Amino acid sequence: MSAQILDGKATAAAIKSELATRVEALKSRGVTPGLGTVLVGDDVASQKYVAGKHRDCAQVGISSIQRELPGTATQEEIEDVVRELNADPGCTGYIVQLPLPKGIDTNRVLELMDPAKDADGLHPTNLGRLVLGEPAPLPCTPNGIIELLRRHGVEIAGAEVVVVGRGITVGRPLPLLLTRRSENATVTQCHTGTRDLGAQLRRADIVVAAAGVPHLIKPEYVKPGAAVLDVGVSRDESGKIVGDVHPGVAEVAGWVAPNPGGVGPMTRAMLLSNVVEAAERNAG
Ligand SMILES: Nc1nc2c(c(=O)[nH]1)N[C@@H](CN(C=O)c1ccc(C(=O)N[C@@H](CCC(=O)O)C(=O)O)cc1)CN2
Repeated sequence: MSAQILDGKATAAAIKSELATRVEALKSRGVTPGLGTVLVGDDVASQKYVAGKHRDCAQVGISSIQRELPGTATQEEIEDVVRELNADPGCTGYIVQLPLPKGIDTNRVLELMDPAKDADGLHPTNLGRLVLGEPAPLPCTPNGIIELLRRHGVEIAGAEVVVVGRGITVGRPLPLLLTRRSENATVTQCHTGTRDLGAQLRRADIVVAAAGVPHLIKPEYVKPGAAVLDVGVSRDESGKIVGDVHPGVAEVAGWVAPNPGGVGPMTRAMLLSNVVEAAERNAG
C-alpha cells in the first residue's frame, strides 16, 4: 500500500489564506507588513526561491522589498544593505537568502541583522531565545515541518523522531523545536557521519531527511507506517530535484512529504507568518 501524502502545497495555501485575513486586519489599522529579501549572486535556485517569496507576499497583501547584489559583492557591500534594511521603517522583517557566495562570512552578516526584523529566525539571538524557551521568530523550515505534521493529524508528542542533517536552516534548529514541551518528541540527530543510519532510522516514527544526499533514505531503513519528510535538495543533469528519500519509501511509510510539493511550500508560508506576527507585535 502506498503512503498518504503530507501535502505542503495545499496546507501552505490554507495558511496563506488565514494570513491574508490577518494582513487585512492590520491594514485596517494603518499597518502594512513588509518583507525584505537580500539576494547575492546568480544562483538559479536561490533566485527562484526569492521570486517565490515575493509572489507569496503579493498573494497575502504583504509589501515586498527586494535587494539584489552581484556575486562579486564584498562583505562590506552586503553589510551596508543589511544596515539599510535594519533602518527601513517599511521593512517589518527580512531574510538574507542562503547560501551566500564563497568568501562571504555568513555568520557576520546574520549577526548584523536586527533580531527584531529576523524573519528567518536564524539570528544568533533568536536561536538563543529558542534554546532558552523564550518567544522568538521560529526558523521557517522546522516550523513548517511541525505545522505540516499537525495539520495532517500525525502525532508528534511521544514520537521517536530521527532528523538526518546538521545544516543551519533545518538540521540544527529542528530538534530544538521538536523537544519543546509543546511538541514533546524524542529526537535523535543523525548526519552523514552517522555509523549505522539504518539502525537509527528503523526505530523512528517520524524521519526528516535534510542531508542533501540523493536517495540516502532507503525503503529498508523505514519502519512500516512511519512519516517520512524529504527536505533534501540535489539536482540531476536536467535541473530536476532529487530528494534524500528513495521513491520506494512510499511503499513502506504511512505518510510521505513529497519533494517538491511537501516542506518547501511550508517554508515559504512560515516566512510570511513570521512577518505577520512581527507586524502584529509592532502594532501592539
Ligand atoms: N535565508 C534562507 N535561505 C534558505 C532557506 C531559508 O529558509 N532561509 N531555505 C532554503 C531555500 N528555501 C528558502 O529560502 C526554499 C527552498 C524550497 C522552496 C520550495 O518551495 N520548493 C519547491 C520546489 C521549487 C523547485 O522546483 O525548485 C517545493 O518544494 O515544492 C522554498 C524555499 C535554503 N536557503
